Amino acid sequence: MDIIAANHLTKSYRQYRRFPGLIGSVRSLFTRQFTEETAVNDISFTIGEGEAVGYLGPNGAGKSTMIKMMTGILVPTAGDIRVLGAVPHEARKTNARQIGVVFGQRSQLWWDLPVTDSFDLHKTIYQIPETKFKQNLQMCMELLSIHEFVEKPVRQLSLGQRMRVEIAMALLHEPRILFLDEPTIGLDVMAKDQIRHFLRMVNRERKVTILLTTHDMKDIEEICPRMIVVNKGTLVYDGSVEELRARLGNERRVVIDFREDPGPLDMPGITLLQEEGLRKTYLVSRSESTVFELVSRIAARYPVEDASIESADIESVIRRLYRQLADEESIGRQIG
Ligand SMILES: Nc1ncnc2c1ncn2[C@@H]1O[C@H](COP(=O)(O)OP(=O)(O)OP(=O)(O)O)[C@@H](O)[C@H]1O
Repeated sequence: MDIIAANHLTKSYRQYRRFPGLIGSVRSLFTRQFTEETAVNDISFTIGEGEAVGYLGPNGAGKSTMIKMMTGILVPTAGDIRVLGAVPHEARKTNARQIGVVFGQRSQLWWDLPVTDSFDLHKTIYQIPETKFKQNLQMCMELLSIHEFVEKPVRQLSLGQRMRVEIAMALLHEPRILFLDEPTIGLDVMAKDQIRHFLRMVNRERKVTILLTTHDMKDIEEICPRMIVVNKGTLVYDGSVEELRARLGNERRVVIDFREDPGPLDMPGITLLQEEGLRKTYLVSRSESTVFELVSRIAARYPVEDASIESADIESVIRRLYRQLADEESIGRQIG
């Protein structure tokens, strides 16, 4: 069953022009000149119950705008969005009970109160029955290790601690859908791991539908079998990582240990990705030649100690997609 459906969804922001100075501000009041920016442009997709979907795109692609429309904070300019069969901005109260929301940059917690008080307030606001509340709280506290700081006021928590509390709070009323905007941004590796494992469990075992925005490909790898990629407001990809890898020509990563630094390699179809001393990682396009052939050509010309070939990780697949999009745009500009 589809529980989220976007149909030709569009959101434009109007930016009114401001004229400088005092006279200018009076002028601004009367002329009302504006420019329009389309943050979400004619996007359609459906998400079924129990799915976990990553929503990615470069900065300014329109991800937060999309989440805000799904949660009913923003009203679409055109098209249609339905969440649990309802129009989000018309059903904010009823939907709130079935939706959990975590915005990485903004808190839902009570800053001056101890964490436990925020949980209790949430219980009252959402009228969560005592036993259900206790069970859910217990589960979240344990799996997210919240016990250690549950008596502290929220303002004293580290970012990683606060984020774990935000996620726990969003789940106490047992929502069917969980929206997360950048849930792991700015966290250390351990905190990221803990949150990813937890979200994976919530999705796989509790069957909560998850939609998250992220810039971190590991979030996608560990939580989301499906990803939707947007760029400048439009949808550019909807499918699995494997399908995207296949579509982009299946690039490979080649890690080479050199005996001495070879400098830039004079070889077509190979891009330097990473350097750690004499160990260098390259991205190799398979269309240029077979990877083995290429590695042996490198070994014939440069002092190679060892080499290994890996499939392109998701990060390089996405990097390649973004590069392709940027190339298409610059070609479009030249033609236009
Ligand atoms: N309130 C607003 N008024 C005017 N323009 C806005 C507003 N909010 C967002 N925009 C513009 O809409 C576009 C999409 O913004 P949005 O925040 O949805 O992108 P994003 O994909 O979440 O970006 P990021 O990855 O940087 O968080 C941007 O160009 C942004 O400047």
